[in-house]
Amino acid sequence: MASTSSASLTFTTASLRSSVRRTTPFHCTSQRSGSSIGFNRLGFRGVRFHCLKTTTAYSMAGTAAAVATEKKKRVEVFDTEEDLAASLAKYTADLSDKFGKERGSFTVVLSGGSLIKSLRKLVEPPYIDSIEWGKWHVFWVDERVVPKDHVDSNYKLAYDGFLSKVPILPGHVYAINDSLSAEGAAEDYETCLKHLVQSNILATSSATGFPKFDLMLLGMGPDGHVASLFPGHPLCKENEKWVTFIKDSPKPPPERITFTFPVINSAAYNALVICGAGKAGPVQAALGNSQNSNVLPVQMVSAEEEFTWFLDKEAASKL
Ligand SMILES: O=C1O[C@H](COP(=O)(O)O)[C@@H](O)[C@H](O)[C@H]1O
Repeated sequence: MASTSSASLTFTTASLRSSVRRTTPFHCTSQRSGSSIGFNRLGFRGVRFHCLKTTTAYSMAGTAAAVATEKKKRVEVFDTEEDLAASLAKYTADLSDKFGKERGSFTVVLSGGSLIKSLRKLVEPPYIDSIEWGKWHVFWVDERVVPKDHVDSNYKLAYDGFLSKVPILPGHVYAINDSLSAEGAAEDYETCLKHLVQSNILATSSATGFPKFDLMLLGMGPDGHVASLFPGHPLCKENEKWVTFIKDSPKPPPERITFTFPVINSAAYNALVICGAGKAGPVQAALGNSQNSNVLPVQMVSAEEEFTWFLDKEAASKL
């Protein structure tokens, strides 16, 4: 997968914590090839930290995160959000091509929030013309229980900033039923996903039995929440439902539906897109040296094939 990177670095999980802090040349060993690789750190622009995992990795005792087998973890840090957006567009287009060829469809899950702005380069050349938009099926990892034309709606945010500008088929855009209660909307969305599994549009993880989306494009809040899974909330431990609801979200609006961790972590590819100094703390907790024993939701994310962190240098400033 191409990127704007001028250096490609390979780390084990253990070496990542110390290595991202270094500014002088250093060495690490590729777990896959067994070969020793020397390199210089070239500054933040496009520097990539590849973190290969060959065994089941995150063992969050008592949480749903323990089910996933993550093969590869990468951390990419960009000088600017503009560079990040360019790399994210290429990454998404490459996966669209891969899954379009392999499966004939591409199941993409969106977040709300700042993520949508970072997708802006997908609606520009070359991607607007080269992506096979007809193969896209679009979902939401979480949604606020408000009308679809409400300013708080994640659907509206994505429609205005992205979906209205690309030729995705309207029948391939899976918004929540906004006439239902939070409970009803979560149940309805889960039923919709089950039908899509039956019709083979949506794959199933042979490892977990949960639906396996091709790509999830995730954001993170300054408190370390992902989707509508908030720090310390019991929903972080939900391990049976595919989609659940919350009525006491600490971030307004209070009523939302959200994918659960077993579904998030069963995705083939997860991309976590994080910008800004206000989010450096949770990034440090997840990737750096942090003494905090409370596990944040962002620390519970994994993926079946590859989990990539897209960070700007402000978000990475505490690493
Ligand atoms: O409420 C939400 O917040 C998170 C993070 O949003 P951001 O604006 O800080 O990037 C978002 O990922 C989620 O989808 C949304 O519902």
